[in-house]
Amino acid sequence: MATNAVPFALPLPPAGLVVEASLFIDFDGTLVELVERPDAVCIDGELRSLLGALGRALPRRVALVSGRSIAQLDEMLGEIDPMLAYAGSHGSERRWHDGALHLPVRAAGLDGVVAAFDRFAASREGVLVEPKSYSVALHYRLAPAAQEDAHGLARALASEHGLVIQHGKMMVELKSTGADKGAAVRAFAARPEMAGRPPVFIGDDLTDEAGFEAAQALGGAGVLVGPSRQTAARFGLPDVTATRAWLNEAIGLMT
Ligand SMILES: O=P(O)(O)OC[C@H]1O[C@H](O[C@H]2O[C@H](CO)[C@@H](O)[C@H](O)[C@H]2O)[C@H](O)[C@@H](O)[C@@H]1O
Repeated sequence: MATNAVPFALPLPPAGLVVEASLFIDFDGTLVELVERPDAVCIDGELRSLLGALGRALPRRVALVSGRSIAQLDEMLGEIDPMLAYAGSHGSERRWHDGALHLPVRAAGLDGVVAAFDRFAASREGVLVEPKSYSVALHYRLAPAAQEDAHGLARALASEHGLVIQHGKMMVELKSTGADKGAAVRAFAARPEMAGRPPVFIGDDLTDEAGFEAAQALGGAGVLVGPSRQTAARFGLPDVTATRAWLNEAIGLMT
């Protein structure tokens, strides 16, 4: 799949793109604004209503695909009716609409990484460690000067423990497997309810590029949220507010 090598303004996606689609939506930076700490994200009633309305308009054709764990998404979002499919930990773990789970093996080395990241964070004010089901993230949004050392530590630990590096916005993460969001798109898109529906993947971060590529390889489209950058996505939306408005407009076409 061709990548837009030079940053430029991507065209806005038509709202009709979603009508016949299966829909894959990233979480942080796409549905909710980025904030200084991972635990400070604001989940509002409007978001829950939007997700419920999407689930009704596109029955069994909506999945949240996040770098967060499914457990974190459950804790933050609570019950969404109708239930959506979730892929967590960058596509490593998946839960279909009926609750059926796909869980990978958790790498034993992650515990050593949590300890090493904790030691690093203790010596750098503002650096935060976020342990997750199948990965551990090291955040430096509040301590940007720590970026280089954080990346160096992550590279050393990845090599020591046989883990995979996942870069993100103001953070670096080590994960158990090489699974990515593209794998989640392919697995969900093979389900009868989604099969034959062009996948539309909406996301903002580097981890979403694999989702854009998988969606487009299956005849769908990627939608990048935020400033233009080198990306595989064909369409762009400027921010979270515009993304929610676009999704609401799409729901209006279907109800
Ligand atoms: O795939 P996503 O759902 O977008 O998750 C990607 C990562 O999002 C979170 O980190 C990002 O958001 C934080 C809260 O706004 C922000 O403080 C941080 O700088 C961002 O990188 C989340 O904490 C990670 O676990 C996800 O992997």
